[in-house]
Amino acid sequence: MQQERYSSSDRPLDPGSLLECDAEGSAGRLGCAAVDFPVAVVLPAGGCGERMGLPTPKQFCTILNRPLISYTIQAFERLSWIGTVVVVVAKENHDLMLNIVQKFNHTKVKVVHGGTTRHRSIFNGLQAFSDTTDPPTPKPKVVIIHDAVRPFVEEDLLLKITLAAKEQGASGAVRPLVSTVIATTSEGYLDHSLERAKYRASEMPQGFLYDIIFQAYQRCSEFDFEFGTECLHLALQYCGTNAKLIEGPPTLWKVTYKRDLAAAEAIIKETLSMSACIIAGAEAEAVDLAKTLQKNLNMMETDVIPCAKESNAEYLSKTRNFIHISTTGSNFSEVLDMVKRFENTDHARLYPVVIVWVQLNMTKQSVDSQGTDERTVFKTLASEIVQGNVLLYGIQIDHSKVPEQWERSVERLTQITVALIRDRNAALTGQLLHA
Ligand SMILES: Nc1ccn([C@@H]2O[C@H](COP(=O)(O)OP(=O)(O)OP(=O)(O)O)[C@@H](O)[C@H]2O)c(=O)n1
Ligand SMILES: O=C(CO)[C@H](O)[C@H](O)COP(=O)(O)O
Repeated sequence: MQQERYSSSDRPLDPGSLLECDAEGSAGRLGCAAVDFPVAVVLPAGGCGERMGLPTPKQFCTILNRPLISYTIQAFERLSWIGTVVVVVAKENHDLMLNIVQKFNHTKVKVVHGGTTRHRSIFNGLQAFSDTTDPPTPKPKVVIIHDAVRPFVEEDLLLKITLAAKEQGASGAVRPLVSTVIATTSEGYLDHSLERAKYRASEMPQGFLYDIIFQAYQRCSEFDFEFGTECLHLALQYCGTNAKLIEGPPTLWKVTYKRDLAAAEAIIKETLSMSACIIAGAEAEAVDLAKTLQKNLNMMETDVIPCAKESNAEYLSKTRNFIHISTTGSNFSEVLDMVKRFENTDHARLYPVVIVWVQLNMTKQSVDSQGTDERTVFKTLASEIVQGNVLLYGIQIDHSKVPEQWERSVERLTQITVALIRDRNAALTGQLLHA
């Protein structure tokens, strides 16, 4: 079932699950009902990302103005049935992590210091529940361990992992192997190869009864701490607990190389581009254009609303893409109001909001010869609000009575709009394009 959901694409199917505080969504309601015991999370983030080859450890690399680790934290924090999220970082990154927690308003995070290997970092994270800090962090029944550099983890999988961990003591996500695993001789020759279909790649998240994994770490050897890579193995070897394995989606992969950052950015952008809200005003031509655009943007789930007032708050909070159509002569104040609303509601804190201001020119004059004042206001506003993560672009379109000409313009308008929404390019804000 899990495979079917993801087979056609490498991005999460439901944008809400990636983007929103979804505690009231369907899986959210299910989660609250099914998980009636304390669950906490340990996110090891104490590595230096050698394979990435960048001076900044990969968990702190930014995607759309936000460090990767913040996406991972948010994937857990948005779920009401999850309690404390312990983030384990190297000592020298402690302040950086606290700044991230503050800037992105993470509310469930406790930061602790890591060790020289992933296993040591995880053990430090687990100890956070038994230390005597003030206020104390209550020991959970189940603890989920998840790499900080795997930002796309969905609630349905977390639920399965958590419930299986409660029943079996340990559980982990697996994926089919992409390549065959072989053993080599010390001289660099093939020793033997494994039958690919029989093996799985062990991924994250993994879930454990807290007492089991804590005990396993207390009992494991220095060799395990230094060279081990598998928490499920520790639970088996030191506590005799066989983990239940659950097939996860391809989006679970671990950001490891530079190309993975580009892939993560593409997934986030694609997911953000799945919906839009068109604000059309009351003029017949603007409403007609809005409806045509809605039809043309068939990849996106779009709502058309008359204005961005309080009564439409529900539509405005559903998406981070807005297409505001105004006819020449109508002023810019609604766009300004919308920007203020986003500031007040903090709508752009986690993801950049795109506003495409479509100026529908109903006069015979070319738009270029009109209102430099309005254009200056537009450009100034765009350069101010980009700091607050709101990206404002403008597209001018001349209304034409010649059907072919009008169709061509609307087609161009659609293409430019889609490109602006997909790219979310801060360098292009304040540009007035012509469809
Ligand atoms: N001493 C360590 C080493 C790794 N990790 C964390 O464990 C996760 C998975 O490890 P990996 O992908 O190997 O990260 P790095 O060790 O940073 O990468 P590399 O192996 O390329 O150096 C990462 O979130 C990483 O920050 C950790 O908490 N403490
Ligand atoms: O593979 C894993 C599970 O078994 C872990 O997710 C982990 O990423 C391994 O880390 P490393 O690459 O540092 O060994």
